[in-house]
Amino acid sequence: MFSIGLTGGIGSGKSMVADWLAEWGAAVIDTDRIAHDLTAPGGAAIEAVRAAFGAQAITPEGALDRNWMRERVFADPDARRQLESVLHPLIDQAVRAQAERAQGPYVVFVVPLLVESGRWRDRVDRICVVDCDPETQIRRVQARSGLTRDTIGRIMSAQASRADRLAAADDVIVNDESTDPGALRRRAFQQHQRWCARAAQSTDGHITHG
Ligand SMILES: CC(C)(COP(=O)(O)OP(=O)(O)OC[C@H]1O[C@@H](n2cnc3c(N)ncnc32)[C@H](O)[C@@H]1O)[C@@H](O)C(=O)NCCC(=O)NCCS
Ligand SMILES: Nc1ncnc2c1ncn2[C@@H]1O[C@H](COP(=O)(O)OP(=O)(O)OP(=O)(O)O)[C@@H](O)[C@H]1O
Repeated sequence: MFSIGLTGGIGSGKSMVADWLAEWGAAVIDTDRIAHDLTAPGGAAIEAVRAAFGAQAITPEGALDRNWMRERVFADPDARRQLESVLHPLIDQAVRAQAERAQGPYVVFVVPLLVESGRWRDRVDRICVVDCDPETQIRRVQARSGLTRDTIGRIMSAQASRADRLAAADDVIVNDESTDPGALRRRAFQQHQRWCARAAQSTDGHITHG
């Protein structure tokens, strides 16, 4: 199945774009959503997180304590790598299971750390970056979550730079300071139409890359 890897920094607008692509019929597999399900009460990663980080990492309801973990992992790269080594294999397993069931003109994998991981280039036909300037990312995340500028800055430091992401992109959807939601939706729809056309061509055996 023709496949897109959709990425972008924190607050860039990936989820907005992915929700529209799903509305227009694409199969969407969202690694952030999978990570949340794995770490919800009773989630498949809870016991492994408890074993790695201790009881303080788990809330009384049995979920990952996201505030505690966010403060810990974005202040300490070793702790972040430890959390990733627990979660990423489980995320990968869930992604593969969902991909087997995916239906639609094409499949979109929403992966915040796509460029950082290096493992996606060979797994998708196109890499699409939702591109946003860092100041606007910070403003949007603050408005959405109330996280401090410092915390958002630390999360962004753990991610690829804007330039590295753009260098890896086959397609770019601009969602910068001057982009309103209507403009973003129109750009996403144009991309959707191009991908539908490419998906149809690749099914006919013509192209998959380029
Ligand atoms: C640290 C955690 C508990 C903080 O939870 P929180 O609810 O604040 O954030 P959420 O999970 O909704 O992620 C929001 C955004 O943070 C960024 N982010 C998350 N994890 C990471 C990471 N390991 N490195 C860099 N950025 C990250 C991404 O842009 C992501 O879209 C959580 O992000 C987590 O479990 N991270 C590890 C899993 C992971 O790597 N997820 C991202 C890719 S699948
Ligand atoms: N062009 C825009 N105009 C106004 N608000 C926007 C725009 N794009 C995104 N937003 C808002 O910014 C926030 C971040 O967008 P979204 O959640 O889609 O980003 P994301 O890349 O999925 O973020 P994360 O990596 O944190 O999951 C949301 O509250 C969203 O409604």
